[in-house]
Amino acid sequence: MPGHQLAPDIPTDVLAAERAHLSESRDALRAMRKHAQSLSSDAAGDWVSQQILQSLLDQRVAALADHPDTPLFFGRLDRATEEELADDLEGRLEAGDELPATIYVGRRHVHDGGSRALVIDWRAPVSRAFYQASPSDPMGVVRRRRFGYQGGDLTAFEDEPLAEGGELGPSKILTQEIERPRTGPMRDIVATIQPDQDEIVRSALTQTVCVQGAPGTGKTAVGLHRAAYLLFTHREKLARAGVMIVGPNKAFLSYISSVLPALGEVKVDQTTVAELLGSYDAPERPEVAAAKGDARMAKVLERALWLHIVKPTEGLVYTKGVHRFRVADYEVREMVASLRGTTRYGPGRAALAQRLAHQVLVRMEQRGDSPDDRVQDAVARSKPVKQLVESVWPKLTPAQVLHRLLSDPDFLAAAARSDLSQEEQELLLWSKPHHSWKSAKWSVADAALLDELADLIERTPSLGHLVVDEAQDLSEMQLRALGRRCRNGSATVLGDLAQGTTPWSTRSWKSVLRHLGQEAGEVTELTLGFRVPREVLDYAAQLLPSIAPDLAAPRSLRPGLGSLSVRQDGQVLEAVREALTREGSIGVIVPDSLVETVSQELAGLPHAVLGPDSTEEHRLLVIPATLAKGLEYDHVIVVEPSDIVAAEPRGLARLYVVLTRAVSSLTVLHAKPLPAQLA
Ligand SMILES: Nc1ncnc2c1ncn2[C@@H]1O[C@H](COP(=O)(O)OP(=O)(O)OP(=O)(O)O)[C@@H](O)[C@H]1O
Repeated sequence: MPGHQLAPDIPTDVLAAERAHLSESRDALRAMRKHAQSLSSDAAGDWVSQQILQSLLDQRVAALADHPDTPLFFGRLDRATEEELADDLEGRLEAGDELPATIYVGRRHVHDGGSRALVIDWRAPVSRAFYQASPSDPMGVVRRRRFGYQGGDLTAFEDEPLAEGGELGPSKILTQEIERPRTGPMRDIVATIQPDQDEIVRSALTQTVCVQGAPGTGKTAVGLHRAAYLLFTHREKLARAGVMIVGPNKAFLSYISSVLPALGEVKVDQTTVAELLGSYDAPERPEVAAAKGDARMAKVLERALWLHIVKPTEGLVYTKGVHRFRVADYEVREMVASLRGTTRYGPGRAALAQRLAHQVLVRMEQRGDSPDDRVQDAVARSKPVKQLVESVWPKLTPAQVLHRLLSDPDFLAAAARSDLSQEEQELLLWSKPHHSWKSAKWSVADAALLDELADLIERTPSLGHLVVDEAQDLSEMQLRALGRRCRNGSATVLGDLAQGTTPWSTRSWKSVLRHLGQEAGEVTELTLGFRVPREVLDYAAQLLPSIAPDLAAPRSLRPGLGSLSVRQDGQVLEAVREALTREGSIGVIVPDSLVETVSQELAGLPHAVLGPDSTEEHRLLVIPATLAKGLEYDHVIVVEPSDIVAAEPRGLARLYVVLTRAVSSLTVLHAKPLPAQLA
């Protein structure tokens, strides 16, 4: 079996040659940057074009920066020569392209003055073999070389012969990368993307992909790399249409915020559902939130909006000078009827004004006048037309409609028809209605309803691609809201059914895709965990039969023997002091109600408390259990699991999330009995 060869078993002259290539590539990148800096925006015709061109040039210069600590290339492919192709009787090697036989794969393209490619972007089609080639399908590659770095220095490499059949052993460089202690924000994984992850990253722009994966299988990493891949492959289209990453909260966004810039992509919006739909936080009972999150609300809202249209009983009288022009009531009724249901509410209103004005113009022409189009606009804006439109098709805001719906039982009943039961309607109505829509306090669930109404009034613009993380936590109505934002594009949907902690957490990805409006989306699974040691993952997986019985137990790449410690009556301070003697970040995850207490217990040690909007970095953090989702720490100390479970209806799922944040060690401290599943 051909194994890996890792320097220093390899002759040092080979290492020296690779270092020489690195240094040549760095020089070439410097020259490219110098050239970009020398370009002037003066050529642009006017001031505005000049500013646009200058900003593009600035971006190009920034993208060509050489970060000394970041490897410029991390892989090399030696591709089959003409003779090797001819000798390959089994037809496993593919004929090549115009590129050199040896290519280096890195974060960006680098070429010398003569346009010789020194480094090829990892997203280019030819780089695919770096991630996908195997002895059974070498994809034209004879040998794959992976490079190891310390800081920016190339210190090691590892060869994988691909043209000799057999199997490859585990990659030491991959293992080292995964074991590297975590400090600060999330890193890119561009050097070690695995074949199944690469399939997702490189799926077509038109394809919506939905990834189910156990904790730490790289879903977030894959979503971010897919965004970078799509931006590279469809630069122009997506620069226009836009790409957006939607995550659960700001602390999570801050954690992932450096990945795309490190990959050279700075123009991607990273946001939360709350930021997108409105940061409302009025408290609400879970069952009310769940009722409001149900997709049946879409029909109710649609009816509620259109119920505001009043059957016209009067016609229009428009006076010009001594003349009066009339549009009869039945004509107005016909106009309203023909517009209703064929346009959105807002444009329908504008169209009604125009149709009324048009009819007035017809009357004027019948009288012998010859008014032009400007007269039609003036009539449409005139007082009598405005008054009639307002009385028949009133101007509305989403808040007005929702306020009425949640405070007026008869109106709710009329809008709900048989779509909501009596009990559901009672659940929805405010127990103490707010005086006016202006003073109403909206909840998280209301935000999605307001957004639905806003779209029924005016169309929401669509982006080119949306990456939605922790999607299992979104309600059907929130999914509809996100679906509107990728209506003309596609999405990458990431999540884990076992980590659903909201009152409306989904149990099926097919249903998520349906509510997102991306039914043709493909559901796929990542099964190998890169974060959590096996011992810890097996411990946490005892909760799975209770929270997601249909999911298979997660697998971990890393055995992590001795990584788990469960201590009855153990002290936080002592556990933290122990962790501080080791390398890497420390997360003390506690029931939300104990944040203050635990922070005081640690008063003697420099630490920070993670809040929903936190962006600060600290080696030692106290984290409320409800904010731990998506994050990871080298050493995790979980305090009082049974309180975490008791704090919310889906507390066991919350505990599963909390127990799966550890990269190196997990210490569980409890004074109360552990939940039965863990006991
Ligand atoms: N191919 C890879 N090479 C190296 N590291 C990887 C790879 N894939 C994932 N990782 C690392 O594993 C860790 C977990 O990845 P990530 O946060 O993307 O997982 P996740 O599936 O989103 O987890 P969760 O469900 O808990 O949010 C991260 O540190 C990530 O960098």
